[in-house]
Amino acid sequence: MDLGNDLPTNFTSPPLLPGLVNCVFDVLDKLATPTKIQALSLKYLVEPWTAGQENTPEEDSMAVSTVADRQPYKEYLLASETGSGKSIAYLLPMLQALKVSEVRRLAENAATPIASKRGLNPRALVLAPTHELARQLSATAKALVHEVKLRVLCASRANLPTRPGAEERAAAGKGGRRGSSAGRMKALMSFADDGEMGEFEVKETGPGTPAFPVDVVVGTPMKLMEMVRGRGWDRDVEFAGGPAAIYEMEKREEAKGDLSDADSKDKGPKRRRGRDSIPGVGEWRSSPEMGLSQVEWVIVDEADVLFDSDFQETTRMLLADIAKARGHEVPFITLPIGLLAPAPPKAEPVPLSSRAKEKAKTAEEQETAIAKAPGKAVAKRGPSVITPLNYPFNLLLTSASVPNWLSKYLNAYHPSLLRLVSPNLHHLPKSLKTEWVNWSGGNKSADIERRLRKVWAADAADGLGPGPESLGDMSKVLIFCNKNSHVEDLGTFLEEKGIKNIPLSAKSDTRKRGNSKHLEGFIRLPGRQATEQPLDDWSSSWVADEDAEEEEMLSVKAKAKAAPRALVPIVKQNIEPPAVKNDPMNVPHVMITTSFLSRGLDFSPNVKHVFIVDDPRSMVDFLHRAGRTGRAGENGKVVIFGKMAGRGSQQSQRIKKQVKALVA
Ligand SMILES: Nc1ncnc2c1ncn2[C@@H]1O[C@H](COP(=O)(O)OP(=O)(O)OP(=O)(O)O)[C@@H](O)[C@H]1O
Repeated sequence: MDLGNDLPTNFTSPPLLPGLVNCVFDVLDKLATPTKIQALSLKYLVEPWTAGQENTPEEDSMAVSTVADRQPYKEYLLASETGSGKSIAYLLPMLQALKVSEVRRLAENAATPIASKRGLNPRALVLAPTHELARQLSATAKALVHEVKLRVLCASRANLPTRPGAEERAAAGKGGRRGSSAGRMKALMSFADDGEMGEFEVKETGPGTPAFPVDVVVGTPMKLMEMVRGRGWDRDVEFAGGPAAIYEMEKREEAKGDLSDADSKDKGPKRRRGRDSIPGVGEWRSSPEMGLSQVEWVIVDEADVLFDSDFQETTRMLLADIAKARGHEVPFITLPIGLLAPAPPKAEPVPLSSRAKEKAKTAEEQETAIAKAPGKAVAKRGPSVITPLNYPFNLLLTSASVPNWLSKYLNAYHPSLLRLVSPNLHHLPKSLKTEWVNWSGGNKSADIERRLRKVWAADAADGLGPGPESLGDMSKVLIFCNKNSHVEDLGTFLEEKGIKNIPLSAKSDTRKRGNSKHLEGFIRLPGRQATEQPLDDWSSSWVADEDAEEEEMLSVKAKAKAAPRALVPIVKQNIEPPAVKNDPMNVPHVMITTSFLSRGLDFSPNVKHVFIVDDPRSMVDFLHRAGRTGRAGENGKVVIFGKMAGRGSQQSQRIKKQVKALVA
């Protein structure tokens, strides 16, 4: 069946609620039209709203059924190239369905407002692999709900201590749960007191304190699991094997060395260091902070990452927990070997030619390989008969890459899943150009510096730059390396040459979990004036939109600090004169990083160049790195450094051919 016929060419109401359409135009542009993946979503995913539905919910309430007797929930895959607008493509149907169902349920139970009943029991979860992406997605969702008044929360590791303080441990007692003995803990959100965007914060409150209502929670699977089961839940898993298991785990992590992006993603179970790994101390657990019984929608963004060998256990455990909380238990199963993602590459990048060999391996060989692989102590065979997983909620997976193993997994466990795929999937966006820099084999950093200066020379020729007559901003450049050590070395080299830069590896001290300031100036913020807006303002727009009832629930301290409505949006004055701001020698115009920033993040249109200076580990890795520019139809260029001639050039030649095949 061709799903691509007669697709909508505009965002209109209906099928979308008028408030959603208005916000789409605010976020994008009044003239914006749906991208291909958004058109598919509008046609097949959006539960149409009909005029009057919002105003006369009583009529609709007649048709409402309970969770138990609803039609089976839907399962979808949205797959399209990088920068093609997947976030809005999945947020719109989800937000619309939440609003419509809220209106219907309100009518059903008009006496009790749904918000006060719900507490911290969201109706939708959005999962993302990094806290940076979670923040950006929640900011986009917040920008879409100003008029329909849904509540979106970003839950990141941010404001919570990573280890309990002495008092908490004493209160908890050995192996105890803090909640029971240290008084009742209720979860409240503090939106303004940390200047960040809706961070989750646990506060001690008296009995009867109203819980804050929330519709959508966005976060990493690990953070959400901590909120659901209580922080420290994964230590049961770690300690099940005793000290020997901890020792083995430490060794495995060390073996990954600095090539690994191990700390970049909030996956779990996590290795605990120092005192935290001492049995006894490590038994500390906090109380659960979030219920799952109301969850109607789960979005798995970057699905091939969240189902890969690092994340899949936590992701699937969370899905199983939601099912259980909703009264339809779906067992957490061991996956058969053929449906597991291959283990990530180890010490050195795997030459691309070996991928073919890898593919040719029989299932038997793969099993042996996995059994021997570090990090996989036991290779278990899954059930021989596969029973589809019918989760009692709508499940929407999305990605710009759908590898074979994921496709097989979905065929086996989600046979009724509707796949909405853009024709350009697994290709570079059409607006993205490629360029090859022939690395001489000498000082690569010097080659990179030369190419950077060429970028700005071209800008200057176009009238862009720091001068008073400037027609616009200088380009920003995102550089991808494979190793954290290379990130640091290149950063130092460029700094010495007078080029300001931000070296950001997964383990950088500057990568704060509590905010996204380390990305300031490089990522795009939702809204028309977004690129000019400082990051701090992400939260303020949301504070402004809370109902009076919700404001009541902010602590006195938070309220005192909250911006009065009249002042929002807060636009901070940029104290740097334009000449300085625009000068790559004064303000960083270069960010150097590894693949951990290659997933999902929507970089500013000022990032017109991505430099890939080390051989990409795979073509999937390449697609995601390159796709940080040339987004939403903007022009972009990916510059690939490789040894193109002479000895040792075979690898780069091979990559060049493979990249050519990705050009649409
Ligand atoms: N219909 C549209 N018209 C113009 N711009 C759009 C449209 N839809 C989305 N955009 C913009 O395109 C950019 C990329 O969107 P988004 O981040 O959702 O892409 P994506 O497909 O999820 O990319 P990735 O695979 O890298 O995660 C955003 O800045 C977004 O505001």
